[in-house]
Amino acid sequence: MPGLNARIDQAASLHRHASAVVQAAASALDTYLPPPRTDLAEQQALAQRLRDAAVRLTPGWLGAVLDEVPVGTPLGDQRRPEFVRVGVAAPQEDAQFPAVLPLLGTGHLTFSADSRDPRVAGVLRAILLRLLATAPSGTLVVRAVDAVGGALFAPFGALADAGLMPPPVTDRAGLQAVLAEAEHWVRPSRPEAQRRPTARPRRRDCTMLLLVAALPSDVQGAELSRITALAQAGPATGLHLIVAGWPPPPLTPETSLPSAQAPLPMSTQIALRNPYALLGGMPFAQPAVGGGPSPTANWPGLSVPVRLDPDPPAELVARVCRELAERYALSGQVHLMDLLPDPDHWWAESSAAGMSTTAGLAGDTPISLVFADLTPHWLVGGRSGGGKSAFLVNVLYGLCTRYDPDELGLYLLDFKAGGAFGRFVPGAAGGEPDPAWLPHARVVGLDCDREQGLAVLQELDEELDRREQLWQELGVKRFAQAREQRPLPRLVCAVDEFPELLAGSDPIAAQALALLESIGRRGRTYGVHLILCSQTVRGIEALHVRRDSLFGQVPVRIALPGGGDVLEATNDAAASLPLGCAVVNTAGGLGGPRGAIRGHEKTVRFPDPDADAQVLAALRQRLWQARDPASGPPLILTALSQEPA
Ligand SMILES: Nc1ncnc2c1ncn2[C@@H]1O[C@H](COP(=O)(O)OP(=O)(O)OP(=O)(O)O)[C@@H](O)[C@H]1O
Repeated sequence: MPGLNARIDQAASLHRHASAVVQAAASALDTYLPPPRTDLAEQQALAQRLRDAAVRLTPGWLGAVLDEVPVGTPLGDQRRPEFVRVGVAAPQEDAQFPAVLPLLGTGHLTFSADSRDPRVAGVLRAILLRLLATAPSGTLVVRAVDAVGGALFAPFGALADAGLMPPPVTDRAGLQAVLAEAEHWVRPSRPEAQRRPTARPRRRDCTMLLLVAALPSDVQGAELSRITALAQAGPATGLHLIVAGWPPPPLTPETSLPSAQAPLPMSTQIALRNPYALLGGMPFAQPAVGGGPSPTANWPGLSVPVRLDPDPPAELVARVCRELAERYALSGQVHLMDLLPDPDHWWAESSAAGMSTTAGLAGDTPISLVFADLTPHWLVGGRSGGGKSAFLVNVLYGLCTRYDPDELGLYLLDFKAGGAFGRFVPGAAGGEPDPAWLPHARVVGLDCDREQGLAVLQELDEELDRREQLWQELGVKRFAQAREQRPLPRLVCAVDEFPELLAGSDPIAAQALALLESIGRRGRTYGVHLILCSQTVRGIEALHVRRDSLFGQVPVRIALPGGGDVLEATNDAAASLPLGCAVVNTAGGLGGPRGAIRGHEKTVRFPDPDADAQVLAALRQRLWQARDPASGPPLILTALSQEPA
């Protein structure tokens, strides 16, 4: 077989030769610099013009040399950052100019290496710092992916603590969750074909920045396609991407496909060479003027070596993040009095057509929630410590200051000790015995047991029977019509930890569910309303097959931190809510595109009512003093009160 051996040797030698050529070409490319131009004066004049343009395009933090930023430089420019500096372009040592790229409002940015290259890590932190320090407070929503451990974003930790930017996701599942959130963001509120042709695009106040410092090593073709689709749809809907390590290494047949290896649509591409970087790509295409070729159609990139900006000083990042967090906390501060009517107008409203109260503020706008025919009942979800009691107390004081006890009666049930309702019954305040109670309260269950809870629901159901009878006698169909002939209060029954009533498969659970369903179904007609609160609404045994029969009657959903399961499964609006915020949704938890203006859903800030003890004490006293002197305190139920004497 001498002929075959010779051919194998020849093939091996050819292979060695080819791989040597590839290596030589790669190192030649790395060290390749565009040849210096000879027209020096022209180059320097051009560099000066580019420096002037950079000053205009990237004022303040966007273009500053970060390790020279003076202490005390204020944050926030009250406008969206559109261009950002990424480094210094140096065609010659004496003709340098800032490398400035369009990003927000235009397109995306990719780096050929991921954040394991320290130059990429440094410039990513610099870009993020510039954008955060410039964007008006709360208008830049950042989601980060860092599959090499998340350390890159550690200096921005104060933002996570403040609820401004969640910690980065670090694996494939996290990447998928972040992509799903971004897909929500770009999804149109209704299909293009159904939109009125004249409807103008909706104004968006917020921009989402998806910053991928490093993709997970097990990333699949499906995720890469989703990133590409997001890049295509993003700029028109306020989503922008920075992806380091794009295209990813072609490790699998899927990730080797030409589509996965193509540049990201609408992106500027930064190719890492040694020691410089080169800028290419075309984030925006300018249309051709007068039939000629488009000025950007054949742009090959900037043939100038660029030195990427270094890591910003750690203390600068820490200061900016601390100030942003403080500013956010301050701008977010709401007081109980912001939710209440002017004291001259207490007890001034009629509940005949419905009852409304301010649930919180969205920006500076008070957001009202209503008990009425279309929104008869509310469901509130939130983890333990998520602020359910605080939200509930605000709502109850909001209602009780607007409507007098002839307009509104309250049944309050809590199945755990130390709940929110103790403040509504006579007791001790500040060490002194305090005889005051909330005059609207008829029954207050504190740490009550299930039998007591059931008895209260039975009483309400009987009240519904009585009202049903009355409606027949009066010949009316709705609460507002009955009110024209009879004085009658609306009744609100708030049940904290209501799954307690439905736990297990005993007769109490079955009866409680039947009663809640009955009140849920009939309450809208007869002015009896439920506020059901719980840490979770999943896994309630009694509801396994009858979930819709109860929750279908509850169009108002309020999700506090950790309470997203009161919303539709696909609605992730409550993901990463900070304490003091709630998503209020009046369409049974139905979602819609994130960031778009949704009529049926708002994120509100609400106060901790206990933050100002003096205000609270005065409020309680004033309501009590205003009661009808003939009225008595509420019936108080505790587990003890049922024990035999
Ligand atoms: N809007 C707010 N701003 C700041 N802190 C708040 C706010 N609301 C509640 N808190 C604080 O959060 C803590 C938990 O609040 P709250 O008791 O209302 O939660 P919860 O959901 O009722 O908890 P649990 O289910 O365990 O009773 C309290 O210390 C409260 O002071």
